[in-house]
Amino acid sequence: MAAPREALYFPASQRQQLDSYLPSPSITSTSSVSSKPHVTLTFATSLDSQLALAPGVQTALSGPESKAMTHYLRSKHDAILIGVGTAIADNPSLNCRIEGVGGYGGEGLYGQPRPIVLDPKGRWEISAESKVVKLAREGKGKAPWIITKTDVGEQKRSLLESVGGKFLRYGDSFGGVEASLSARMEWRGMLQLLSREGIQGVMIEGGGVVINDLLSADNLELVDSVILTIAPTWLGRGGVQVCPEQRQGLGRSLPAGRLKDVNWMPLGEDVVLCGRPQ
Ligand SMILES: NC(=O)C1=CN([C@@H]2O[C@H](COP(=O)(O)OP(=O)(O)OC[C@H]3O[C@@H](n4cnc5c(N)ncnc54)[C@H](OP(=O)(O)O)[C@@H]3O)[C@@H](O)[C@H]2O)C=CC1
Ligand SMILES: Nc1nc(O)c(N)c(N[C@@H]2O[C@H](COP(=O)(O)O)[C@@H](O)[C@H]2O)n1
Repeated sequence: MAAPREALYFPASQRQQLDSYLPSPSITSTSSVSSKPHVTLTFATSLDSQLALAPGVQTALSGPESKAMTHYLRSKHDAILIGVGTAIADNPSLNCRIEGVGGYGGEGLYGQPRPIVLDPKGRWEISAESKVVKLAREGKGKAPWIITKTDVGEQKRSLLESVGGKFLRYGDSFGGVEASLSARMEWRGMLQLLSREGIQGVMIEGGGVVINDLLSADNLELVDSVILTIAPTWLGRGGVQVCPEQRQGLGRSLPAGRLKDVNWMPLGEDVVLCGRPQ
């Protein structure tokens, strides 16, 4: 099957620099269920550490080379996870468009990740016009899973199920009664839920609330790798900023976190930073 013209290409020499930060192929082929998947946190920021010009505004930061890199990462994970703020703002495709994956020159849905949206209150009005739904119908991406705490209603459920997606109910078993009353979901519980659903590697793309939460003192240990694209642009004040809370220790403020095993990789006009949280 020939790859369509819009397929992206990412060279083998650059792939090698990323592979040690990705879920190991031996993990993805084993049938054992571990307590959590490999978590890769990956996003693009401006020089002033912002994801977008304003909340709810989609902002292209990655150049063509780093965009192809992101699609290579997508091909190496079982799933891509985003918050509902991003689903509403971007109407994203969340598929993989690298040459050779299913729908882009490859067979079936080979290499396509599962899109997962974190939507505790059922705010995302997913419809037949949503890009993820259209791509699933066209055989160019997997249908989404939506993690929720609410009853979503029959209309959304049947639409999602008609393309092979589903709702995953985050329930009392992940945090008890108190957790079930608030919209917040604990990351450890969510990752356990994904692991039980067979997800062994997940890339978490954003947006701001999700990233800052994962970079917080409580959650950083759950992140295995960070792969960050930095674009040579200042977006200016007022955007969606990546800036986690400082840690507190012995009555003073401490840095929020730091990466080890760092690799900097220029890609076109951008630079890609890979590392593991210390
Ligand atoms: N440059 C880049 O790489 C990227 C940029 N973006 C941009 O980011 C922006 C969106 O970011 P933002 O507005 O911060 O929204 P998010 O995508 O981070 O979604 C936030 C919402 O997700 C739900 N959520 C997040 N964490 C949890 C949790 N632990 N438990 C329960 N619910 C949770 C909440 O929904 P609720 O409020 O319903 O409780 C929360 O308000 C957009 O402009 C988008 O374009 C997004 C991804 C990547
Ligand atoms: N890597 C990267 N660079 C940017 O400049 C971005 N704006 C994003 N955004 C993320 O990618 C999703 C859009 O993906 P599709 O092309 O629609 O598949 C968007 O929802 C963000 O998660 N990422």
